[in-house]
Amino acid sequence: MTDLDADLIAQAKQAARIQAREARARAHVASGSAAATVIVPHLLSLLPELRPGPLTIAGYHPKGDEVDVLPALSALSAAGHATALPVVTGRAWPLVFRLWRPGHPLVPGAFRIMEPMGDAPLAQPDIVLVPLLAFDREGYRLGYGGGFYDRTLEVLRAEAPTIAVGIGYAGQGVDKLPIDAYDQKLDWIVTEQGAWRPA
Ligand SMILES: Nc1nc2c(c(=O)[nH]1)N(C=O)[C@@H](CNc1ccc(C(=O)N[C@@H](CCC(=O)O)C(=O)O)cc1)CN2
Ligand SMILES: Nc1ncnc2c1ncn2[C@@H]1O[C@H](COP(=O)(O)OP(=O)(O)OP(=O)(O)O)[C@@H](O)[C@H]1O
Repeated sequence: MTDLDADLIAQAKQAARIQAREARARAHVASGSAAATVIVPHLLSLLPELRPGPLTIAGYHPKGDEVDVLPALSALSAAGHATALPVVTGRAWPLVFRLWRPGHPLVPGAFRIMEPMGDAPLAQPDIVLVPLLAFDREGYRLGYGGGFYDRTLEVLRAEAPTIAVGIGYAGQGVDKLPIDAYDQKLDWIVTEQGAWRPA
């Protein structure tokens, strides 16, 4: 890939982000808090299909128009799984995950997103619930542009099989996103309409 190709992809991603933010905001307003409860059974029924036994599942602490996965983390925790949240350690560094159960204390981290306290044990998630601005038919995702989840999934997948589950509103789906060589694919996508495996 030439520098020019890379520049064109970066521009296309920026344009797609503007559209995607609007689509997500519309979906968020239309859904209210309903999506947060509706995705719980979708996720719970998906897990045994992914991997049997107790798992370590990383979620995220929702911000803005993202689908709230905290009810899902509560249900997963009650079902005997370990749950974790991401921690930003640096601008160009992969995320790390620390064990956290809903109700336990949090502290504000980078981008003012709430994170587990620094003394919470590190976790190696089997499954990562990934926030996104948009997803496409092939399972590619568009994030805020920090590259955090691409770097993180690359590291996790090099160490152990790691399943990435994109979480969003059905309205965040698009036909095809601009993609770079380092973009990590989602294995599953869960929306208020159900769990779905990209082509
Ligand atoms: N809820 C949640 N947690 C997350 C992410 C996420 O997308 N959502 N991340 C995903 O990587 C990581 C943190 N990275 C992030 C990168 C940018 C922004 C963000 O909101 N950017 C704003 C501007 C930042 C600001 O000034 O507040 C933006 O682009 O509008 C958030 C998180 C880990 N935790
Ligand atoms: N595995 C990687 N190694 C090195 N740099 C990477 C890697 N993945 C992404 N990057 C860098 O991160 C930057 C942003 O990537 P991209 O636009 O795909 O972010 P995103 O997936 O939308 O964001 P996020 O994952 O934070 O939600 C790119 O400039 C890219 O160079």
